[in-house]
This record gives sequence, structure tokens and C-alpha cells, in this order.
Amino acid sequence: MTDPSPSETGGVSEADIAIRAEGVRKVYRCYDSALAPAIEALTGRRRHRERIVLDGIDLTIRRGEVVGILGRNGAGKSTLLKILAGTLERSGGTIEINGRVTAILELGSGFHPDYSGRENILMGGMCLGMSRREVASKLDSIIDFAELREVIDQPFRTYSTGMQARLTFSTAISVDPDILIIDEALSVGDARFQMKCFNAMRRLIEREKTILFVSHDVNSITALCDRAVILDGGRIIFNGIAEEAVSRYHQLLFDPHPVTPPPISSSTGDSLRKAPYHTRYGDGPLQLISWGVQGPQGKTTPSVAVGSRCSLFMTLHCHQDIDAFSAGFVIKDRRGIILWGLNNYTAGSRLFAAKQGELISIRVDCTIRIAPGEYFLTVGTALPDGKRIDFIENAESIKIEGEVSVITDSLVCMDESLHMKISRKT
Ligand SMILES: Nc1ncnc2c1ncn2[C@@H]1O[C@H](COP(=O)(O)OP(=O)(O)OP(=O)(O)O)[C@@H](O)[C@H]1O
Repeated sequence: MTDPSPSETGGVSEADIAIRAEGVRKVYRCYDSALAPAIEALTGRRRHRERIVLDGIDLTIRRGEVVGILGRNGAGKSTLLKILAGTLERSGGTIEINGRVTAILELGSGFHPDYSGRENILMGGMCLGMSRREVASKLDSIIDFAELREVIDQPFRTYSTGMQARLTFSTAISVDPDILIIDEALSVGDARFQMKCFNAMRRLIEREKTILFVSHDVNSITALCDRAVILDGGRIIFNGIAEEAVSRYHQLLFDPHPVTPPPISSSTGDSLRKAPYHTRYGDGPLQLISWGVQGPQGKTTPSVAVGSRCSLFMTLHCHQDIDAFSAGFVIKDRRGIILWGLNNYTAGSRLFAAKQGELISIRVDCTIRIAPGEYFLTVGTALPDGKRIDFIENAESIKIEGEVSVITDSLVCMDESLHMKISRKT
């Protein structure tokens, strides 16, 4: 499952490299008791087990690249970021970092709980490499960005988790780093602050800064990253286009041992060839045999007009009795952002059941109100515990045709109308 990144195959010049890790390893010594290290030191007899947390990480990141890191809990993501940020020693391998690095690793790390927010900005900023004068000159803008002026002289320990995240992010981003390393820090703040952080990150991206960030939120990965790597068991098991990484990460989460795909007979013919980054997983007692979009006349079509009625459908072949399952459809854009989705739970409908040998058709009738462009349909079925039965991510490409007349950037077309009302002041 390891794919070379475009940059690693494309012969990156030395001047273009922001981060280069080669053969990076992290091994922890695990002892069974608190006394064991002392006994080991005194007797010279080994009393520890080795735990390999990172096992030969090779990763090259070019200047201006935005790279996401995905992986299950315990995969080694935070360990890798800490090593790259220089806050944790590696056990082996080499690292080259070119540029000023700012890392947001653990919430409030480097911040003293008893010091006020203001004192922590000064201390934290200096820890991040700014001079006292530099931090002092940025103090107001940091406080304003964090929106914490009213409590800035209160002790840091009295801040809520979200407030701590705001102060941490605001201080870190003020450094104007060449390389920003972020570990899940954005997930803590409220939605409005998250949006502010994303905008700040976008501004860094526009200025071609390098960003490396860990998130379990796949939408942020596809929205911001050019490339993503998947870490598993301390190794990189995928390194490539962000959308494909997300697809493979879902497969890893929901079905690490994919079935051999059954023969495909999508009604639109070669749909899996048309839709890039498709992945199929599940252990298949219920097998998807066709799926797609039907136009107003009930004919399968690869394209529909904005605002027209259509149906999304899937046909399943049942190989054994299933008491309860859900079926779902998702539409994503080219960056992998989920625009719409529906399943039994979100539709508020009862779970389905099926008997061996049955052919089952499931359909969603809808009016397409998404801006013209190319989108991807994901179809799948799952058991009540969430285990995937047969799931195909990006199974079909759907072309939505029409004209976007007013706001050309908008993705969603609402059933809108514009009104004006004038009333006279008496
Ligand atoms: N000091 C330590 N001693 C021994 N093992 C450790 C130590 N610190 C971390 N580990 C182990 O290293 C592994 C990787 O941890 P890490 O925090 O990097 O994972 P992660 O991918 O960031 O996970 P999560 O998504 O849960 O944050 C875990 O199995 C963890 O238990």
C-alpha cells in the first residue's frame, strides 16, 4: 500500500526541501516496575522491553506543500510531529528542517497554568523563537485574534479548553513561521474559531508556507492538503494525493482486510474507471451490483441538470439473511468534501432487512441543487454496529450541468429568491 509521493519521485531540488526525514525511528523502553530502571543500571541486566513506535519513517516535504497525516489512535502521528518539531528525541534516522518552525502540539504545552494569559503569550512567544520585543509588539494582535482581552490577565488554568486552544493557536501563528506543524489543535475551539484558524492557515498557504498537520477530520485534510500520508503501526503505509489517502484511511478504519471485489456491473458501465480514488471494502454478504444516478425518465445517466429531479440508486444481491442493515449515499466534491449524505438514520427511516437470494433496489429521489461541476457518489451498506457490508467510496462520477449565474464559487444552489422591502420612517 506504500506509494511514493510525487515529490519523492519527481527529483526535488535541495533548495525546495522544507522537511526531510530519513529512516526516523522512535523506540521506547518499557519497564514493568518503577524500580526496574535502577536495577537495570546497577546490575547491567536488561529489565526492559522495547516498544517501536516509529519504524523507519522516510518523508520529504517541499516548501509550500500542505501535508496531512492520518492514522488510527496510537499509530505514531504525534510522536512523529514532536520529533520533527524538535521537542522529542528520536532513536535513529536523520532529520533536516529548513526554515522557522512553529508547532502546536499539545494544548497549552509550554504555557504555565498559574501565569496569566498575557504572561504566557510573552513566555510562549519567546519559547517559539521570538524576541521579547517582537512578542511585545504583537501582543495586542495576539490577544485580539484569541478574543480573550477580557480575561487576558487571569491565570491560564482558569481558561476553558477552547480558550486555551485559542491562546495557543494565536501565539503560535503570530510567529509567522516558514513551517507550521499542528497536531489536532484545531478540533478543540468552537466552530467560529476553527474557521478563523482555517483562514489563518489559508493565508499561510497563499504565502507558500509549509504546513504539516495531523487531524482525524478528513474534511480538513482534503480541504487544505495537497498530499497526505497514512501512518500505521509506526510506518508510512500510504503517501499520495489527499483524496486517495482519505479513501484508504476509511478502508483502514472500517475494513483493514478488504474483500476481493466482486465483478462489477454498474448500470453506467465503467463507472469505477471514471471515478478516481475509488476504494471498496466490507465483507460482503450483501453485494452491491449496480449503482448510479437516474434522470427524470428513470434512465441511468452520468449527468444531470442543476435543479432537475433525479434518483440515486443502488442494487444489492443478498447472499445470506440479514436482519437489519442501513444503506447510504454520499456526494463529495473533487476535494473530497462531503456535500450531502443520506442513510436510514439521517432519513429517520427503519433499518432494512434482506433474505438470501433477494435482489434489493434502494433509491433516493431528490432534486439536485449543487453547482455545476464534477462530483462523486459513494454508496454503501452497513450493519447496525457500523461495520461496513459493502462500501464503495467514490463509486461513480456525476456531472452536474447548468450555469451558475451569480455567485460562481458557490457549491450549493438553494431554492432561493431575492426580496426587498422599503418602509418609510414616520
Ligand atoms: N513515553 C512512552 N512510552 C511508551 N510508549 C509510548 C510513550 N509515548 C507514546 N507511546 C506509545 O507510542 C504510540 C504512538 O503514540 P502517538 O501519541 O504518537 O500516537 P497517535 O498516532 O498520535 O495517536 P492518537 O491518534 O491517539 O493521538 C502509542 O502506542 C503510545 O502508547
